[in-house]
Amino acid sequence: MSNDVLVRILADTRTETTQRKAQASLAEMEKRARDASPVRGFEAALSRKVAAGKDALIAELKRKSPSGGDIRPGFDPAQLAQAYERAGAACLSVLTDLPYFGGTESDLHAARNATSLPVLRKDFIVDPWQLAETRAMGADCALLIVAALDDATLRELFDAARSYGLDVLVEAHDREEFERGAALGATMLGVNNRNLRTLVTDLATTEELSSLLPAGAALVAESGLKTRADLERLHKVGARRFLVGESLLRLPDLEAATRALLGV
Ligand SMILES: O=P(O)(O)OC[C@@H](O)[C@@H](O)c1c[nH]c2ccccc12
Repeated sequence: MSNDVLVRILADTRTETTQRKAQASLAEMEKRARDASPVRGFEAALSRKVAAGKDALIAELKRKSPSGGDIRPGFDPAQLAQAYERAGAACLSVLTDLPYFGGTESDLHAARNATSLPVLRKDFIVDPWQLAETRAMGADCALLIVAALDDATLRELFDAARSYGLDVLVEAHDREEFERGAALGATMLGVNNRNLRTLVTDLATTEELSSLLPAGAALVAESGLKTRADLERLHKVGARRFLVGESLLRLPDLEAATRALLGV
């Protein structure tokens, strides 16, 4: 087996998606997507925070990760989502990948139903069927990881996501990926400070790529953010939108930790 974590996750995701596709046709999934609870406006919620002069936090719910192992004892997605909302998070991100992150669709439902926040489904999307599924499960935004996709597939998935009414966070880790995301016309470009191949994080990644942001697009700094000082460091390169999970989830008082991170 390959040591490359992303390659392994993608291979497993393909196998698993093939199995799920056998249970519901695309037409059936699209019907469920049409019947789902209306989208809450993920990108707009972030922009409202920024327009009000605040940091826009996408607060993440994940049970475990390949880099961090089990993250929080007694993980209760509804309770944690409410703590994030009370502390002023703009949006939520919920892992739904089971083998590597311990997530499920029911975690997403629990978090979304317990709050009024828009939700990103954090998973590994390789097939347009998964985007109908993403909307059908009630999510407001999908993640597309540039490193996982060739240009034609990236385009196909981006267009499919938007056709279902989803906002899209397009994630890059290096210059080439960021430029491919920008060329797509993505309006939310994420910089993952964690290299998904080695799992090492470095905030300098956001600093380096920030200068490539096209006019009119929003930058989202992702992963490895731990302190108020980390966010302030990235303010200097214009980042005001932040995706944070592990460092908050490891602290017993999640609400206080989130307020401290946001400086409120
Ligand atoms: O827990 P952290 O280090 O705060 O990171 C959150 C989020 O950025 C991270 O979970 C993530 C970013 N992109 C991903 C892609 C797949 C899985 C996970 C991720």
